[in-house]
Amino acid sequence: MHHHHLGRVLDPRHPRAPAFGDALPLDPSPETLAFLARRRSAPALTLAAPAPSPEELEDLLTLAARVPDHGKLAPWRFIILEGAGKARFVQQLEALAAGRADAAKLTAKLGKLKAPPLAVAVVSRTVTGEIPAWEQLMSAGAVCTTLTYAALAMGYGANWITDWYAYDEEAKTVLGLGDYEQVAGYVFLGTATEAPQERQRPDVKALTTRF
Ligand SMILES: Cc1cc2nc3c(=O)[nH]c(=O)nc-3n(C[C@H](O)[C@H](O)[C@H](O)COP(=O)(O)O)c2cc1C
Repeated sequence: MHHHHLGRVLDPRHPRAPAFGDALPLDPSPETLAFLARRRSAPALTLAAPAPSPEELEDLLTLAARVPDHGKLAPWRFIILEGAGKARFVQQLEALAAGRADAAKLTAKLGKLKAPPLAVAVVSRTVTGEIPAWEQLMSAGAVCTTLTYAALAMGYGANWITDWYAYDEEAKTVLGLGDYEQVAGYVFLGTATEAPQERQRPDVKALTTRF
């Protein structure tokens, strides 16, 4: 494990990865609140090299895996798409798209996948049992959010995308998904070549009632 990247930005009083059973006192984190108040995803087409390094990516996935997870099932996994592997994935999707009636539209959509130097497919893998599938899916969504936010907090641009190749059965086979597996999201990562602009945000008061 490489700890130096994150170690530099974390409070040195606290080790980066707690050991099982460690007491974890809650310290207020005003910096985290300020980050959450202003963070914004970067459009996929603005993501360029450099991507997070392999060590940073390892840190990002470790942080992303620290999500609430009913039953501790870890009902998700990661597929890293980078370099030659990502190019091969794109080629196979282009071949798939070429055989479809709406080939031009599907091919155009691949632009967002091609631009960023790194993509992480967050794969939901639900198991049948006590924990409802709904909760396992939400945990996979939390992984996508946490991965996105952690990358942004590292100073990278990130964007959570699903596109046709997240849902298409043949595309899922190309990615190597099994039965009961679904793409929760492709998290595109890189360096934003332009600052994203604030988008419209919901009226939280209008969405909130008191019981
Ligand atoms: C599950 C999910 C799938 C998404 N898929 C797409 C997509 O296919 N194309 C797209 O342009 N945006 C998609 N988005 C939205 C992007 O994440 C978008 O950039 C988002 O609004 C950024 O919000 P933020 O700036 O608050 O992080 C998706 C969002 C979610 C949660």
